[in-house]
Amino acid sequence: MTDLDDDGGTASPARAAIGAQVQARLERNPMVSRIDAPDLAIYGRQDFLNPQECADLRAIIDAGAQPSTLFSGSANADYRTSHSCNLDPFDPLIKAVSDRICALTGLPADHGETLQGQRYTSGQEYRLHCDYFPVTADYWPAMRVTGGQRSWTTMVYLSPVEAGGETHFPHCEFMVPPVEGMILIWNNMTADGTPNRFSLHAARPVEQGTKYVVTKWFRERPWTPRA
Ligand SMILES: O=C(O)CCC(=O)C(=O)O
Ligand SMILES: [Fe+2]
Repeated sequence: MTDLDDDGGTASPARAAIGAQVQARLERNPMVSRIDAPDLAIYGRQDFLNPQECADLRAIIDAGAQPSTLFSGSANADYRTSHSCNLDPFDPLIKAVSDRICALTGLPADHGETLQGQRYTSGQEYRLHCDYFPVTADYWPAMRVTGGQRSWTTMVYLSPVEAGGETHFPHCEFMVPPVEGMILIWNNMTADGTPNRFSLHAARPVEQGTKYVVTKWFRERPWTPRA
């Protein structure tokens, strides 16, 4: 079977290997903690970015933010009410952050999508979703040939939030409150490389304050956005 025979919705030795390699690397790192969730590989590391880096990234996001979009189009306009922007990979700070994420996870830079910045003001949210692609979606064939499934998600909180704005994993029964500078890393696949329904998550509405994050999603193969 070649990579492209895999439809993205089943077990996959290639995706299983990506999961195991990253997991082993994170577990060797004394700065990284695993969140206690039996059905999801999810890790956190405090102080991944320093306060100055967080402030600089917030300013870049403020300068570029546009209403967020969804892969599924604009039909669910209420679904993701934040503002977001793709961050310039040639900007020295953006490149440094991306490189640091790759060094932490061991994931190859060319599997990483463009770092995306996101800002949520009071009342804004990103409702329940999975970061992996549903193979029944009309956009899946295009995703399949441009890097395939999303394996790991990495996300850094760039601000504290006075109330609300937690990242909620309802099937795992926990939520993560934003802590400035902290990175959250999870595998969207199970140990055998099948999309993991326990990775379902939401950004809960911000109640007070402004939440900023940067997110980088990694594909199972090199990401070739224009292929
Ligand atoms: O902002 C968050 O807490 C989650 C964001 C998210 O799920 C995403 O960007 O895919
Ligand atoms: Fe997400």
